[in-house]
Amino acid sequence: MDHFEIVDGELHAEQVPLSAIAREVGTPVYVYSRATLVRHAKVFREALSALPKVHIAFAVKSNPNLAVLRVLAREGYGADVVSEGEMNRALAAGIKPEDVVFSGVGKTRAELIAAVRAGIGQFNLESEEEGVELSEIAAALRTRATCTLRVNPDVDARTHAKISTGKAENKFGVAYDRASGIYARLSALPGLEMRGLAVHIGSQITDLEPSRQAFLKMGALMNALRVQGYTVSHMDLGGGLGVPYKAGDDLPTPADYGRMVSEVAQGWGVTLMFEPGRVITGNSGVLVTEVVRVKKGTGSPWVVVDAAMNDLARPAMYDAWHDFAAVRPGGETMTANIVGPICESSDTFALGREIDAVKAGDLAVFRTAGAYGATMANTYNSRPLVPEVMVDGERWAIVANRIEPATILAAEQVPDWLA
Ligand SMILES: Cc1ncc(COP(=O)(O)O)c(C=O)c1O
Ligand SMILES: N[C@@H](CCCC[NH3+])C(=O)O
Repeated sequence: MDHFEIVDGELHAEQVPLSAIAREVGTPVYVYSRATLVRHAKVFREALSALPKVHIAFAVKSNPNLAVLRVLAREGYGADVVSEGEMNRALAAGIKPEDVVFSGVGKTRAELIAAVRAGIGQFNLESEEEGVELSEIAAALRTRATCTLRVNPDVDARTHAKISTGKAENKFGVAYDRASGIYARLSALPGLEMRGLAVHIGSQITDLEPSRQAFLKMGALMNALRVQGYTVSHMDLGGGLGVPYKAGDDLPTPADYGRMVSEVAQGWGVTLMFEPGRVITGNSGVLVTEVVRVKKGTGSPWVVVDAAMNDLARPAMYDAWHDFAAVRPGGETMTANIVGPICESSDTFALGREIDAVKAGDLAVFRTAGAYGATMANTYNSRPLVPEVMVDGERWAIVANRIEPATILAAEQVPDWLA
């Protein structure tokens, strides 16, 4: 459930008509509902309430907007970060360093130093090499870094190949068969405190079975490590739970996921950690766009909108589906191709889709755009960086400005030798 509904013939975000936002901020613009974010955060936490010890770290990459992070900080969420930039955002939003988990396959030396200095709560190590480097850094700073070892369980998440992370051929984590040897060697290092294992097999997962298989493998590894005398007090099960992108999609709910985890992790005696991203933010946001013009074609007409693949990259990158809806639907429909203005054929949101009938100047939205939307935006074709708005009941605020091409141009210079 979200808070984007038609009231008096017009799509609203909570109690705010989207046309009011478009009038003042212009389009394209991302609009987030605070109430939906809060609801999703509570539903996910509630789904895990049968588990004894739980730590939830919001996957910042899915939506790193400072106001979004603040909402989740107020819900008691920690943060899962993958760069110094994300770490600084989480801290700026008021998330305590000890509630931050630092993931990522390529943390640089500078990032490791900054994170140790900041007192980050947990490093999810993705290789033995990273562990050795972090140990040196922590020891030099006269401390110990608390870590888990991310394991690649070689399980197919059955999601899009480009967002699958738990197969042996993916770059993430250490090979399952090598994990206990690496854990043993890392446990002996002076600058590390190894406290557990981490796993994350992919994103937009729509079937619980692969996660269950992966978690069972992690449980077996945990037992083997304990038999060898090692401590495993924390198990980070990652994120990845999918969300419905199409009206009518039937997916496992957070409650289904929670039940599966409770069954698998029965008797583990660990703090279970989770890194949800999309399931919290996906349906909390829409991308509002204006129809530039409707162009006749040889087949369906081309509905050219002012949002493009630089604003919402998912359709171009993963052939992802985002529902499209008119802000003031008139009841008629049309079959159309929806495209953006960018000079690439991949700048296509939908082909031959039945949509609300629209004409030039109409406002429309792409739904389920709160996750991996604005965060993946860029300025290709010298377009502005898309702004973001948050709605809270009757009030709303710009939470990220539109960054104009002139601002980006001002950061460039022509060297003397080209004058
Ligand atoms: C390590 C890690 N944790 C958490 C997430 C969040 O995933 P999702 O947004 O699918 O919940 C990701 C992204 O897939 C990730 O790579
Ligand atoms: N960017 C991807 C998700 C990647 C998840 C990163 N671990 C998407 O839009 O679906």
